[in-house]
Amino acid sequence: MTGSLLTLNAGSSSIKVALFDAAGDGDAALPAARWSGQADGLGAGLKARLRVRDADGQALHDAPLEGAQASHQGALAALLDWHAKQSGGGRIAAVGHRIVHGGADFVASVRIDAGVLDALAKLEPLAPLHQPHNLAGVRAAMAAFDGVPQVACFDTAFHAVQPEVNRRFALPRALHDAGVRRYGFHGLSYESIVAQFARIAPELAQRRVIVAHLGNGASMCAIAQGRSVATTMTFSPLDGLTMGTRCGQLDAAVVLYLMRSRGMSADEVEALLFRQSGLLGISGVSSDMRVLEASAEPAAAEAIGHFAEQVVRHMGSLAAALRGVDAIVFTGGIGENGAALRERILEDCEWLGVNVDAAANRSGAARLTTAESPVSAWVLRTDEEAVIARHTARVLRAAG
Ligand SMILES: Nc1ncnc2c1ncn2[C@@H]1O[C@H](COP(=O)(O)OP(=O)(O)O)[C@@H](O)[C@H]1O
Ligand SMILES: CC(=O)OP(=O)(O)O
Ligand SMILES: [Mg+2]
Repeated sequence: MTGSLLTLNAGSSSIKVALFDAAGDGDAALPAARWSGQADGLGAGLKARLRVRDADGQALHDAPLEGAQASHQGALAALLDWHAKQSGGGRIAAVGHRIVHGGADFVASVRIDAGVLDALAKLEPLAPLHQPHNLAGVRAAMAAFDGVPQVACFDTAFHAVQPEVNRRFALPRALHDAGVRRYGFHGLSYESIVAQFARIAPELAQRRVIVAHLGNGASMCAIAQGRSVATTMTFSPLDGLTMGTRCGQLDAAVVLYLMRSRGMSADEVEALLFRQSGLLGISGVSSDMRVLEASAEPAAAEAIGHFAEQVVRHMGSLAAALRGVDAIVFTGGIGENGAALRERILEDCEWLGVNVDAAANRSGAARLTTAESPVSAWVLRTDEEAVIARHTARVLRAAG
C-alpha cells in the first residue's frame, strides 16, 4: 500500500483528523500519527479553535474558528483545507472514519459503499449528536478524495462480544431480535486503552479492568482479559453517566410524562434529553467541565457533584458485573485532564479497595494509587485515531 491514511473522528463537541503513514503492520503497537488536528468547543456558545500538532506535539497551526467555521461541517472544511495546503500533494491511500453507531449489522470495520452508507444513515435517530456528523464526514471525504477507499470503524463493535445477559433489555424478545438492545459506545477509545494498558501493565491488563471514558460524551466499561463485559451506554449514547448535555440514565416513564402531560413532541424530547440536560441542564451555566470548575455558581458545583456521583455508582455496578475489579483507568477529556475530579472520584471509591496517591494524581504520573493499594488506578490518553488507522489498514489488507 502506498500513500497515507487519513482518519476522521467527529465527536459531539469536536472533530479530530490525523494523518498516518500507511506502512507498518498495525498489529503490535498502535501507529503514531504524523500530524493530528483537532477542532474543539464546537457548539453554541463555546469558543471553538482549530489546532494541528506534529508527531512531537509541536504546534503547526492554532487559530480560532469563527462564525460558520465553528460548526462540525465548517471545522471539517477548515481542516481539509489546511491538509490540502500542507500535504504537497501526498497521496491518501484510504480514509478511516469513526462511526458511532453500527447497529446490529455492523460488528467489525467495513469498507463503505452506497449500501453501507444508506444502512448507517438509518441509525441517525439512535445517535443524533454523532451519526449525522460522522456521515457528513464520510460524504465530505468522498468528495475531497475521489475514488479513495473509505472505511467505517464502529464505536459499538468492541462491545459485540459481551455476554448476552448484558446485551439485553428486559423487553419482549421480539424487540431484542429487531435490534432494540444494549450496544455500548466509545469502543475505539476502549480498544486504544486496552492496547496501551497491555504495554505498561501487561499482567493487570489481562485481569478485571474498569475504564472510565469521561469526555463531553462519557461512559464506563467493564473489561476482562481485554474484552468488553458490560458498559454504561446502551441503545444510544444517551444512557448511563451524566454528560455535557445528555441526561444519562433516566426512568423511561419520564419520557411518557413529558409527551402526555407536557404535550412535548418527540423532537422536543430528543432536544431536551440529548442537548439541554446533563451538566448544562443541572448547572444552567455550561456543558463544559472546565467552565463549571471555574464557576462560583452553586448550581455549577451541584452539576459536578452529580457527574462524580454517577461515576462512583456505576463503578460499583461495573465492579459487580466483573465480580470484582483489579484496576481502574481514566481517559477522555475530563478523565485525562481533570485531576481534582479524579481525586474526588477515587476517594469515593476507597470502599472498593482504592487508595489514591494525591501527589501522583496531580503530578501527571500514569499510576494514581499508592503501591499498597489493592486496586490500582491509572490515567491514559485515549487515541481513537490510532485505532481507526489500525482498523483501516486491516480492512485494506484484507481486501488485497
Ligand atoms: N483541564 C481540564 N479539567 C477538567 N475538564 C477538562 C479539562 N480539559 C478538558 N476538559 C473537559 O473535557 C470535556 C471534553 O472532552 P472530549 O473527550 O475532548 O470531548 P468529546 O466527547 O467531544 O470528544 C469538556 O467537558 C472539557 O471541559
Ligand atoms: C459516543 C459518544 O458519546 O461520543 P463522544 O464522547 O465523542 O460524544
Ligand atoms: Mg469523545
